[in-house]
Amino acid sequence: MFEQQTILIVDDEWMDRSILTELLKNDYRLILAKNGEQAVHKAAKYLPDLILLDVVLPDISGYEVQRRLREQQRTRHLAVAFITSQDSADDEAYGISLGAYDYITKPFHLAVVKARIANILRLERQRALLEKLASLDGLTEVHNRRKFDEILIEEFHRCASWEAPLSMAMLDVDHFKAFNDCYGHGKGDDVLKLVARCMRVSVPLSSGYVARYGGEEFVMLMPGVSEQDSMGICRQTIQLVQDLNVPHEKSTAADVLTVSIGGVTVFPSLEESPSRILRQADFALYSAKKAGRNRILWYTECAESAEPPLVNQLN
Ligand SMILES: Nc1nc2c(ncn2[C@@H]2O[C@H](COP(=O)(O)OP(=O)(O)OP(=O)(O)O)[C@@H](O)[C@H]2O)c(=O)[nH]1
Repeated sequence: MFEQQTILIVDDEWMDRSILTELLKNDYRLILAKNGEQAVHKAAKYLPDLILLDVVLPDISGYEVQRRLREQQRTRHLAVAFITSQDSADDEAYGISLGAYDYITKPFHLAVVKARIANILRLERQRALLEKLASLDGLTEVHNRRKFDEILIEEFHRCASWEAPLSMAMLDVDHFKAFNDCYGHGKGDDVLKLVARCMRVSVPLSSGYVARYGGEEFVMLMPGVSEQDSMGICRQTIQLVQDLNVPHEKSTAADVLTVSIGGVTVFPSLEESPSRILRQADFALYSAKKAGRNRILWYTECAESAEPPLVNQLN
């Protein structure tokens, strides 16, 4: 009924890893790590449903591992239960204050450990489901605006600290009101789902995010992706939408459904807020619409051809 859940066991003691493996291997998919660095790496790679994290590790402590996981957008939500032989109330309180679900002490009482883990994983399944429902757009199943606003702030700051580029593209379906009026709202909904799918195909999960920004407007956020590569992703999106061959007899841009895209690539700074990148992408989209639709304009390109007052406001 449910997919098998995954547990990452992080312990430098061979004996403890073996005990936990024997205890859990029939019910869960298990991944093992022997030190803190491995734990951080495997957590980000496999996104386990639960990390059983030894506090004392040969390189960095379990507490430090937990801190690093919390720092990363990709891993911050992961459920952690500390396992340790440090069983003072202060240790336990500290572990829980770092956001851990539980604090399991050694030596293990196997039945208790198993019951606690089952409990955590049940809660984790419910939490993940709620989080998914709260962050997705109900129609297209890409991120919703609320989630996108959170991601944008995080990725903006992350790119600023790494001195990496951040590319953003806004996409709008061409003459969508006319499409709705001509083919009906239900067909319009179908088209929005298809357009979202084209974006999800073009923006691989590893290189960015797709969100519905409102109505028939979407946004693609591509942290660490250069201007050239992000424009390539946008070109693929435009092509995929056109290849759907959805008739749109009321469009002035083509006889099939098309989209316009406006984008920008910036190197964020820590002093700035992300509002500029939103304004610039929006301006590029507006310029793409004005230039005839069914095209991509990148902020630098369109700024060169725009009227000076508007360019000055945005620079
Ligand atoms: N079917 C459907 N239509 C929607 C949804 N959300 C917004 N719309 C419609 O999207 C249309 C947007 O129209 P406009 O903003 O005028 O833009 P447009 O007709 O696409 O024109 P251009 O953007 O200039 O090409 C409106 O008619 C909205 O009713 C939705 O969830 N489903």
